[in-house]
Amino acid sequence: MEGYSLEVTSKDIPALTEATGKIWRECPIAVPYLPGETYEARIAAAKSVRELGFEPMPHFSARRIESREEFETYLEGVVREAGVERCFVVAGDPSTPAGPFSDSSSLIETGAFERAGIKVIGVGGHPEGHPVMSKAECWDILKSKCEDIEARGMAPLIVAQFAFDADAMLAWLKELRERGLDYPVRVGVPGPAGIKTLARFAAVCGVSASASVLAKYGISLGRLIGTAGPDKFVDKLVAGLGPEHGRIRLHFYPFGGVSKTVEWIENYQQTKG
Ligand SMILES: NC(=O)C1=CN([C@@H]2O[C@H](COP(=O)(O)OP(=O)(O)OC[C@H]3O[C@@H](n4cnc5c(N)ncnc54)[C@H](O)[C@@H]3O)[C@@H](O)[C@H]2O)C=CC1
Ligand SMILES: Nc1nc(=O)c2c([nH]1)NC[C@@H]1CN(c3ccc(C(=O)NC(CCC(=O)O)C(=O)O)cc3)CN21
Repeated sequence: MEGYSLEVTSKDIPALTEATGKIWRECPIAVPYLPGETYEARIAAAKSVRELGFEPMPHFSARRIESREEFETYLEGVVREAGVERCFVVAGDPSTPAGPFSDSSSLIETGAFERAGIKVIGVGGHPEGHPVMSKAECWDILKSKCEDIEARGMAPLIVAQFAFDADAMLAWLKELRERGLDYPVRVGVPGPAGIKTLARFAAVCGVSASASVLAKYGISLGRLIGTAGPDKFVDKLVAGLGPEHGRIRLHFYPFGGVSKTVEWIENYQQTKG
């Protein structure tokens, strides 16, 4: 649990405020780039995260950004208002880009991040592959993004998509290290949530949630009501981690349940260390 990070939407800021005392100071908090939000709301969310004593890490969703001006205005806004030094750059789900940026690299290549004083750039990792990229392309693109970030004088960070299958996550980490990608990695962990909510997010995010994967996670398809936490997933991950997996920390996706996630983390720390 040490050094964990969280993902909190702008709508979850009140819940984050309430849970502040239970979260470690300077915890990196990613703020996803949701459709339909104003830039003012996105900047205000990053600012609140900073004011609460955490490290804001706003998402930049390339395919949702309409123009270079919009991109740079937003970047300058979060730097000025929230002292942002870390950003997460991702393609985003729209099948057609809304503007000139079709992928993460096109944002990185503008040079705007290093000019704005950004120190760390997070990029997405795909432990279960990606709908439009082959496995080989996933690895090549990940490597070239990380190398480009380093060449620009910033530090790359790989933030993995969440998964329900700890074995798949461990296998992906091992392959990542075998391919010489020695960057820090954050493993995506679903927060405790209603089973229907988990299934909905899995579908939207392209994460496998077959009956056999869910069974490993501790969800039986015969009992679709109630909530499920990542206990088995984290137990299995921790038990399976070795030097071949390199340096990793956890990144929690609370899916709207910030207080439940923070309580789960506290409880896990107290009972399992
Ligand atoms: N929000 C999150 O925490 C995470 C989100 N993701 C999702 O993974 C996907 C890929 O992201 P990146 O690794 O940043 O890819 P990327 O920006 O490095 O792009 C890699 C290649 O895939 C193509 N591509 C990416 N998304 C596409 C889409 N929606 N439709 C058609 N072509 C697409 C790009 O044009 C490019 O050729 C995105 O849809 C993203 O939303 C992945 C991990 C974490
Ligand atoms: N492919 C992909 N696309 C994404 O957008 C995405 C990922 N992966 N991986 C995980 C993160 C988590 N994301 C999100 C997106 C929305 C909420 C959220 O709370 N949305 C609501 C509630 C909707 C609901 O419960 O269905 C909202 O009010 O906006 C949380 C996390 C986006 N993320």
